[in-house]
Amino acid sequence: MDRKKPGFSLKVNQEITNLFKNYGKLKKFEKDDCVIRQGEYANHVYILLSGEAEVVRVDRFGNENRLAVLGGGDIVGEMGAFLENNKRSATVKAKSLALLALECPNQMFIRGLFSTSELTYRVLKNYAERLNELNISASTHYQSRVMLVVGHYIESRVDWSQKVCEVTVDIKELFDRSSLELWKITEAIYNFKALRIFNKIVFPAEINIVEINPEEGENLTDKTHELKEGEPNRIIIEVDTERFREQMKRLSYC
Ligand SMILES: Nc1ncnc2c1ncn2[C@@H]1O[C@@H]2COP(=O)(O)O[C@H]2[C@H]1O
Repeated sequence: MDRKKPGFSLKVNQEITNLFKNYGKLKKFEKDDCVIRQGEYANHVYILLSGEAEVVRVDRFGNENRLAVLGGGDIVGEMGAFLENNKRSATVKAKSLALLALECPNQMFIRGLFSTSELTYRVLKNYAERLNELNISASTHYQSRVMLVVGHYIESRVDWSQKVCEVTVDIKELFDRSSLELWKITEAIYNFKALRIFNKIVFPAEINIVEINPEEGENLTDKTHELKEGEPNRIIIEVDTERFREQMKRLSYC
C-alpha cells in the first residue's frame, strides 16, 4: 500500500515548516535508521524535508507489514501525540541514503493545531484518506476470505479436464463445513459471477432467485450448455475452469 500519490499525502506549506523550525531541531538519518520505533513512547512529531521513509507495522506474529512510503513534506509521528497511551503505532525507517527531518515536541505540535488552521486541515485530511483506504482494504479482504472458502468447496468438485463444467453446491454441506450463512454463500457466488468466472447460476426455488443471463455483449454461446433445473438445497453453477483456477490463486495471495 503505497501512500505516495500526488495530492494525497499531508504535504506541509511554509507556515507549517516555520512552526516546526521555531520549536524543533533538524535531524539527519541514514538508510535503515529508525526515526520512530513501534511501541515506544511518543515525544516528537516530524516533518520530512527530503529523502524517503518507510512506515512498517510488526504484527503479532512478528511479520513486518509495509503501510506506506513517505517523503519530503509529509508529517509523521503525529498519531503518538493523540493516542491515549502515547505509544508509537508503527516503525518509521529511513529508506533513502539520507533522510532529513524537523523534529518538533508533541506539545508544540498540539499548540500548532490550535493556532494554525492549515496544519489542522492537513492532519484531518490525511486521517480521512488513511481511513478510507483502510475501509476499502478491510472490505475487499473480507469478501476475498469468504470467496476463498466457497471457492475451495467448489474447487474439489471441478472437472479440470473441461473448459467449462457444471458444479453442484450442496448448501447444507457447505454450511456445515464453513458455518457461512446462506446469504454469504450467495454473495460469494455472485462475486465469482461478476468476475465472469461462473457463467450461469441456478438457485433452488426456495432461495427465490431465478437464473442469471450472461452479461450483455458477452458471447458465451461456445462455452455454455444447458444447465439442469434447480433442485432443493442445491445451487448449480457453470464454471469457467481456467479463469476459476487463476482467481483462486489470486485470492490465496490476498
Ligand atoms: N497507515 C499509515 N499510513 C501512513 N502513515 C502511517 C500509517 N500508520 C501509521 N503511520 C505513521 O507512522 C507513525 C508511527 O508513529 P506514530 O504512531 O506516532 O504516528 C504514526 C503515523 O505518523
